[in-house]
Amino acid sequence: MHLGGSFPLDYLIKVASDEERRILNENLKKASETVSYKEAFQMFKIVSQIVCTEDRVREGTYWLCEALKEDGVSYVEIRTGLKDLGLGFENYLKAVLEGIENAKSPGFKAYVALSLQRNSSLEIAKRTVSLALKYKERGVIGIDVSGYSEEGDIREILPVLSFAKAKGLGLLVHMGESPLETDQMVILQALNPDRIGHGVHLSEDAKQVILEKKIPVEICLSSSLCVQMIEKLEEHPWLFWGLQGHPIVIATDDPLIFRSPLSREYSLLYEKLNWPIERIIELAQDSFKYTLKAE
Ligand SMILES: CNc1ncnc2c1ncn2[C@@H]1O[C@H](COP(=O)(O)O)[C@@H](O)[C@H]1O
Repeated sequence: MHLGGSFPLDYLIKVASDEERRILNENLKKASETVSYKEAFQMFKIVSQIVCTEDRVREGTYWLCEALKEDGVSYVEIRTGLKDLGLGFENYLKAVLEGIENAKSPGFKAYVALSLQRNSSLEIAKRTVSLALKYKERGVIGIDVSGYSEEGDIREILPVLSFAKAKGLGLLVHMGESPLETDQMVILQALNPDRIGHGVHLSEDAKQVILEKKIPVEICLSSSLCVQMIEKLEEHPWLFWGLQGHPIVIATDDPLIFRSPLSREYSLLYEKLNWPIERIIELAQDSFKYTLKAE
């Protein structure tokens, strides 16, 4: 899940100004219908305007962890792109980690993956990886590549991502969000990611590599439907492969934006897709095998 798309709505409502609250509600209403893949990325701007200080990042992260516990989540990898909210990238990261530490409780584990985008500069990529390594002991476990995938190309930051992997950071890559991506094979061959996010619009070659190498795929049903990667839930290609035994994990992406906590994502499998309950339980148990942090 991405932090900026996951802060609890009641927390945002509490701290937002009247105008921000109005824009937030307007945006969420739009997202509850469907938005285009490109439009979806506008949603995060209003959240950043509201969560605009390190204190709010710390508090918002804390309340997110509390909401996750209430939803029955016991393990989460929270992704976020570093931001300078006035005190620099490192203090942003510390605020996220402190929010998690403040919510610490038995039976709940939360870790952080730092996000880059295909068009992140080399400079940002290097700073991100360097901070990820510095804070490994405090719970940063990997690097995520996400963002609007039709913009930018991974090749510029590839050496930094390889370095991160060589240093023991996990690598999570959103791929196949759009058929216009041109770097799918480059990513798979050069980086051998630990998990693939979405994987809806993959080239045939990329799909074959993922199947052969058994790279786990994160399925975010509500998100894929809302941003029109798929038109119906049953069209998600990795549901089929999951039933054939390919490693898949059910995930939420952005529960704030798509109004779908993890429990609802699982219930979609049962209620809308008629998966047998035994298979769903097995799926949930198996997903622990594909986490970045072995428990
Ligand atoms: C189809 N879903 C998605 N695809 C790709 N990237 C996504 C995403 N949902 C979220 N993000 C990425 O996460 C950022 C917000 O969290 P942070 O501000 O970093 O904490 C978004 O700006 C986007 O880059």
